[in-house]
Parts: sequence; C-alpha cells; structure tokens
Amino acid sequence: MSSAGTGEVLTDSYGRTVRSLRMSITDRCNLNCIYCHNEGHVGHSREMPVDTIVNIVEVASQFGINRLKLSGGEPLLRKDLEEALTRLPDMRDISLTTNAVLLRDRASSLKDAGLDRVNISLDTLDPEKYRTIAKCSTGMFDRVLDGIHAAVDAGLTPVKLNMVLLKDLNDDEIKDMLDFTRGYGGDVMLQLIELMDFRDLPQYRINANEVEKSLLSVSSDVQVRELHKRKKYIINGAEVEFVRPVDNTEFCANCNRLRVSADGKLKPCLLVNNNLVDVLNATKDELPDLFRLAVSKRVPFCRD
Ligand SMILES: Nc1nc2c(ncn2[C@@H]2O[C@H](COP(=O)(O)OP(=O)(O)OP(=O)(O)O)[C@@H](O)[C@H]2O)c(=O)[nH]1
Ligand SMILES: C[S@@+](CC[C@H](N)C(=O)[O-])C[C@H]1O[C@@H](n2cnc3c(N)ncnc32)[C@H](O)[C@@H]1O
Ligand code: SF4
Ligand code: SF4
Repeated sequence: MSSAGTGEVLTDSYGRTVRSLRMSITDRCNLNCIYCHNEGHVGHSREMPVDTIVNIVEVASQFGINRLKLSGGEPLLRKDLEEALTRLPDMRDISLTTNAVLLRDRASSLKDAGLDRVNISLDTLDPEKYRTIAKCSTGMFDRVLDGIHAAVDAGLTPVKLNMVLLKDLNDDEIKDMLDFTRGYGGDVMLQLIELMDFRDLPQYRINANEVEKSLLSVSSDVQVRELHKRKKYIINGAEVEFVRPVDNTEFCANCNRLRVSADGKLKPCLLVNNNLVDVLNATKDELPDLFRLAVSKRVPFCRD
C-alpha cells in the first residue's frame, strides 16, 4: 500500500484520528527562554528544505489533515518561509507560532503568501521581566509589541498571545494581559499555558487547578475545544484558553496532532524521542506508508 487521497484518514490504535500537523521548521532561535522545550528536540540539526516541507504537507492533506501549525525554534529565522507558504496545498487553517521579534516587517508578506493567523509568545507586559524570561537584550520587548500590531494590521487574526504561567514571576499578570487583549477588540486573545518543566524549574510550577478555579469564578461562559479538550473561558467579553498539558490524560486522549521535527522526522508525540520516523529523503511515493507507520506508533503520553 502506498498512495493516499482516497478518503483514507489516519487513526491510531487509541482511536485518535490525526487532524493536524505541527511542524518545526528550525531549531534555531533568537531568544533563549528559561523554560523552552524546543518542541521536544535536543540539539541542532540540518533543516528540511522547502521541497521536503511541501511534499510532507501535500501527503498529509491527502490524508484529510487540513490544519497546519508551523513552529520552531523561531520559524521567522527561515527566510524561505514565504516561499514555502506559497507552495503549500490549500488547507483549512495554516498558523504560525512565533516570538514575533522579526514579525513587524514580514506580517504582510506572510499573509499574502497564505498564512491565516499567528500565535505570539508574550509572557509579561513588563520589559524587564521579559528580558529575564527570554534572556535577551533590551529592545526585543518593543519589537514583539510592534509584531503584535503588525499581525493585527495584516489580518493574521485571531492573534493568540501565548503566556506560559510562571509562579511568582508572571502569574499575577493574567488580568493585565486580559486588559491588553481587550484593547484589540476581538482580534487578539489570551492563551495561558501550564509550564512543562523540562529544565528542572520547580520554583516556577503553578497550581493549574487553582488557576482554573479562579478563571471559572469570573467567567460568563466556558467552551471546550476538540483539540486536547482545552477549555476556553469568556471573561468580560475576552477569550482565554488554558493549555494544560501536564499529567493530563484527557489532554492526551484528545491529541489529534502529528508532529514533524525540523530535520524531517515524523514525531508521534512531543514528549517521546525514540519512535521517530525519518522522512527527510523519502520520495513522495514513499511518504504515505511512512505516515501510516508513524501513526501506528502513536501512544497517549498520559493515560489511565
Ligand atoms: N504536550 C503537548 N503540548 C502541546 C501540544 N500542542 C501544543 N502544545 C503546547 O501548547 C502551547 C501552545 O502552542 P501553540 O504553538 O501556540 O499552538 P496551539 O495553541 O497548540 O494551536 P492553536 O490553538 O491551533 O493555535 C505550547 O506550549 C505547546 O508546547 C501537544 O500536542 N502536546
Ligand atoms: C517552542 S516555541 C516555538 C515558537 C516560537 N519560538 C515561540 O516562542 O512562540 C512554541 C510555544 O511553546 C511554548 N513553550 C516553550 N517551552 C515550553 C514549556 N516548557 N512549557 C510550556 N510551553 C512551552 C512557548 O511559549 C511557545 O508559545
Ligand atoms: S522564543 Fe520560542 S523557541 Fe525560542 S527560546 Fe523562547 S520558547 Fe523557545
Ligand atoms: S500524546 Fe500528549 S504529550 Fe504527546 S503530543 Fe499528544 S498531547 Fe502532547
């Protein structure tokens, strides 16, 4: 069996049908965040060329995967990103997760090339704290704010602001961040993220149940997304999504994402590195069976 595209979808042995592809396109970054998981990848490696990116996405879309998330490292470090975007097949949703340091001057060209929306990492509204968290020079913070404006102007919306909650460092800023998003009307929303502690930072681990409780107490409505069964709280007209990946069986039971590492390996799970399927040099004819193989290796990281 090799070809795809006859209505076949990829479902793993836990009943999870793959609906989206999360692709890292570089391991390089222009920041050095204290907590970074680098999409579960260790070290630097050769990056996939645009041809490989396009082939992988084309085959994914033949399997009915119609959502694509591009990430990294910092994906805007790739100067050929617009070229890749223009060559991708039509999909329901193509989004990019970025630190936005380089976004201001590229927001329009990315939109023109076919990008639908961006998620932007912003953990704090305090420039000094930003410097501490991202371990970077002064000036980066303002560039991120410029990037957010540019994304909204270019229509890369809804822009999600990703805020990794860090105990006693930024967890007192949720209300301020919400006010900040309200300033953009419905174009910007907040996404709170529970820290996955890859770097032994126990002092920053938050109590996610407590956060959830306090969000609930001020919400007028709560919605549940299909992806990971994530909750979205509506608070005075603003939307807040809470990503709770830690020890969360429900999150993994509803994981419909297959990952691709920057060096061209299909990655069945963010947190597992011993079951990767190398597709870097695969031909387009070989790719469908390699997708099937990768999906057969998918196991929920957390399960009862
Ligand atoms: N454990 C785990 N974490 C994930 C997974 N997908 C996303 N995350 C985490 O979720 C957070 C937000 O990721 P983003 O890149 O902004 O994308 P997203 O929110 O998942 O995707 P959209 O809502 O579609 O924009 C990051 O901390 C990711 O590491 C996953 O499948 N497993
Ligand atoms: C690895 S970054 C790559 C994209 C881009 N460089 C950025 O920061 O947006 C993708 C997302 O993962 C989040 N992230 C990184 N390390 C994390 C961790 N240890 N726990 C939770 N989220 C993390 C970042 O905040 C960011 O929103
Ligand atoms: S900007 Fe993104 S990839 Fe870079 S260190 Fe921060 S979280 Fe990691
Ligand atoms: S199984 Fe769980 S940890 Fe692994 S990628 Fe899916 S949601 Fe993330």
